[in-house]
Amino acid sequence: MSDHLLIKRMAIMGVGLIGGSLALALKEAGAVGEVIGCGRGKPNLEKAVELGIIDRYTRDPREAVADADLIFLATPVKTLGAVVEQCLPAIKAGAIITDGGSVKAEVVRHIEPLLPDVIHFVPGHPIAGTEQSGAEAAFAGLYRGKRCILTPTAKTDPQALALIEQMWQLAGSIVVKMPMDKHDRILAAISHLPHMVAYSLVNAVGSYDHYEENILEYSAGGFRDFTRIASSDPTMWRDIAETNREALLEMMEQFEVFFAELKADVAAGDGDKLFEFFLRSKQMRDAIL
Ligand SMILES: NC(=O)C1=CN([C@@H]2O[C@H](COP(=O)(O)OP(=O)(O)OC[C@H]3O[C@@H](n4cnc5c(N)ncnc54)[C@H](O)[C@@H]3O)[C@@H](O)[C@H]2O)C=CC1
Ligand SMILES: O=C(O)C(=O)Cc1ccc(O)cc1
Repeated sequence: MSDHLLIKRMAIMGVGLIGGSLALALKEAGAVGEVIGCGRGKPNLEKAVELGIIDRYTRDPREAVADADLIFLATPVKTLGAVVEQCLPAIKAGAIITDGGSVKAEVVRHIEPLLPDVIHFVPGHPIAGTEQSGAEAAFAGLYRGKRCILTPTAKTDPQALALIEQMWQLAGSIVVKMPMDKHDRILAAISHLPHMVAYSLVNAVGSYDHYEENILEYSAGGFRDFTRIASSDPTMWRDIAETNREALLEMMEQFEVFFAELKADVAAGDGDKLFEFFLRSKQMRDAIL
């Protein structure tokens, strides 16, 4: 195997959209030697081999990490710590563990204390994804041009951090570093709240039973665009809502304030206020495009 590879042997724990896409991107960049996949479902792992995402697989976490230089954790947030606990005895000294979990503080608090000084952990989160899951949803270009947030702590090894930064850059990402609490609040606002709103909207409209038919069948562009993310994996989102509880509640309350204001303006038939509300929102949204 070449000495020029950034990562000689990599273990992907959870070969779905996020883990699979990283493996494909690093393979495409010629940055990784062997990729070993680890998961629970045999059909998904076999599909991942067939699609060239991983070179081989095992369902034994210890076998997966044995002799791995880099371990990428890509299972639902609440399982990340348990996965490390399972494979820890087989991780070699000098190995780097990193993750792609959507919530950082709780994950870091679970994993960091488990590790001896010779095993490094770099917490991370690619801000890229879709509503699809599983190995079949993975694609090499997922991270291209997208931000990836790393949340190093006082314990993070600078060399390990530099390697993970380079890894994400080779996958096409723009790497940003910030404290984990800031990450969790920003993500609660720009990702977790929108998913909660989309899930609520589909429930609200889908449960409307005034007519004896499913009115969702009538939905067109706006409803479908807005609610695409409500097709996301329920296990993944349950874990996010549970582990980023405080920041998410703060944003849900913020949302309720604005929704209540809008409701009051609709109730009052106050056209000027409604116009102001929509205009302010349009200007803010247009500015991010
Ligand atoms: N889907 C998205 O758009 C994004 C997801 N993330 C985060 O990335 C992580 C992975 O998400 P996806 O790839 O979308 O999920 P996914 O469902 O596509 O893949 C996760 C894989 O992990 C496996 N798995 C679950 N529990 C396991 C366990 N205990 N041991 C071993 N394997 C296990 C599942 O069988 C599945 O194959 C999550 O932590 C999620 O919060 C981060 C950014 C975007
Ligand atoms: O599908 C979409 O548009 C997403 O919002 C994907 C996504 C989901 C979870 C994350 O932590 C980051 C990105």
